[in-house]
Amino acid sequence: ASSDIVDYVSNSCDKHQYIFHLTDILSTRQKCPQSIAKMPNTIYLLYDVNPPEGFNLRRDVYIRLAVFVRQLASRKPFQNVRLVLPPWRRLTHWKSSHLQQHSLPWEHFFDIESMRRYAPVLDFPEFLTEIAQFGLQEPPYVQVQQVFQLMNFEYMFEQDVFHEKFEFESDCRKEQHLQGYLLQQPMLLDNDFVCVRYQGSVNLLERLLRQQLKNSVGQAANDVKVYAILNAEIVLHDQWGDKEFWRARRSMRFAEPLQQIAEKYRARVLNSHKVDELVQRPPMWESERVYREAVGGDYLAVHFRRGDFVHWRQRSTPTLKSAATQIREQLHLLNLTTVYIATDTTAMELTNLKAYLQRVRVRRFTPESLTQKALIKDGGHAIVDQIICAHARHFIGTFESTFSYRIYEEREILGFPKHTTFNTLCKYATLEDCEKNSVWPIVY
Ligand SMILES: C[C@@H]1O[C@H](OP(=O)(O)OP(=O)(O)OC[C@H]2O[C@@H](n3cnc4c(=O)[nH]c(N)nc43)[C@H](O)[C@@H]2O)[C@@H](O)[C@H](O)[C@@H]1O
Repeated sequence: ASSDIVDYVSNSCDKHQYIFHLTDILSTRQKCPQSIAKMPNTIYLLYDVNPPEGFNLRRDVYIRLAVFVRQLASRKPFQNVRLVLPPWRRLTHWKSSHLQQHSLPWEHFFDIESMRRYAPVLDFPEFLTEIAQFGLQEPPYVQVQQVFQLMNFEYMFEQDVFHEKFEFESDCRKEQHLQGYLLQQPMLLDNDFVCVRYQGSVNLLERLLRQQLKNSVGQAANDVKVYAILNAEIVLHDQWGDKEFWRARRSMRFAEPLQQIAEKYRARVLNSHKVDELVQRPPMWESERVYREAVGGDYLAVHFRRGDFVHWRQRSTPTLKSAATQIREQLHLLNLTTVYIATDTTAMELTNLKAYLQRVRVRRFTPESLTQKALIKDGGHAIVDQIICAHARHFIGTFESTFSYRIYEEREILGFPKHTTFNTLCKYATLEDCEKNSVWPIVY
């Protein structure tokens, strides 16, 4: 089992060092290390999201929980609550089957220290290290005292009114819900599994947790508690797009190595340099202020979502020719000659798209070596695409793609004028008035 744990960290730290460290911790588990002595009543809140959901919706679910946990931590008895980031499974859209894309920690993609300055979060390997210090009953296994399997209500409205509520479901069999990833983690032992029908904002979770704590009065008050919430996407934002949302969102900076790869690419291929882009990028997100003067690099960026959208979203997904016409028109308006295309399309489609864009410089990021590809993986590649799009003079996204939404948000943080950001590819190049993505400007 300890080799399972090591799997989690094999990408981020030296295996042998880690085994040594873990053995050390386990052998001294009767003592109470300084680091946890001040942590009575620690509650670890694990969570997971519906398996088919993509990367960028998962980022949004994180924000719902981060805002909640930050506020919860200011109220008794939750001062020592920790939100544990679920290890990344191989997502449906991560198609490079030769890459190891299981059990990736969040630090692979995000700057955890930056996120932690907003809310008390722990990456999964950090959680395993920290909880081991409490003295596990069955090391290296971790007892999850209660698993809450969230489910939607069958009917959302009662007499046309939407009420916030939760109810325990009696017809609940754990075997039906095992496709989730979190519970497949070999070191997590789950005790009690309950299904909860849930509708409402994330704040309703506080009632659920308080009820749970009341029911566990038999345990010592300062016992460490581990709870897991499955299908956490069912909880809604308390307030989408308010100041707290944006604080959590701004704290979610990408991992530095991915930022550097994107920066080098912009300089080398797009001749775009930090100093000329005039984007807002203080070392810490806390120093960001209202700003709309970003200029960006001398290129148009387009997120052209294909993949499953070609079949399931025919109504809004343009053909290659239509997309090319819109790109041409926009380049003409901006007096630019370079377009950066982020896309999940096939090589064949890309060649066809380029054929419609003769005399336009079409650029697209590909990892410079197999080593870099293996290092950043499909998720990192997508993030590099997002960073490059975020720094362009002008951006056009895909209708109803969360991948594009996250680029909009990034550009809002960097300080671009709104009209350069909230643009959407239309199905038909001739249709001025097509359905557009909503505009959600940043607030401070
Ligand atoms: C309708 C829903 O849309 C959701 O997609 P949508 O919101 O675009 O956005 P995501 O949920 O992120 O899923 C799309 C995934 O496809 C890859 N991908 C898409 N566009 C690009 C790109 O420009 N560059 C790179 N490198 N990768 C890309 C990437 O792995 C990304 O996370 C889907 O996750 C759901 O399964 C469902 O289909």
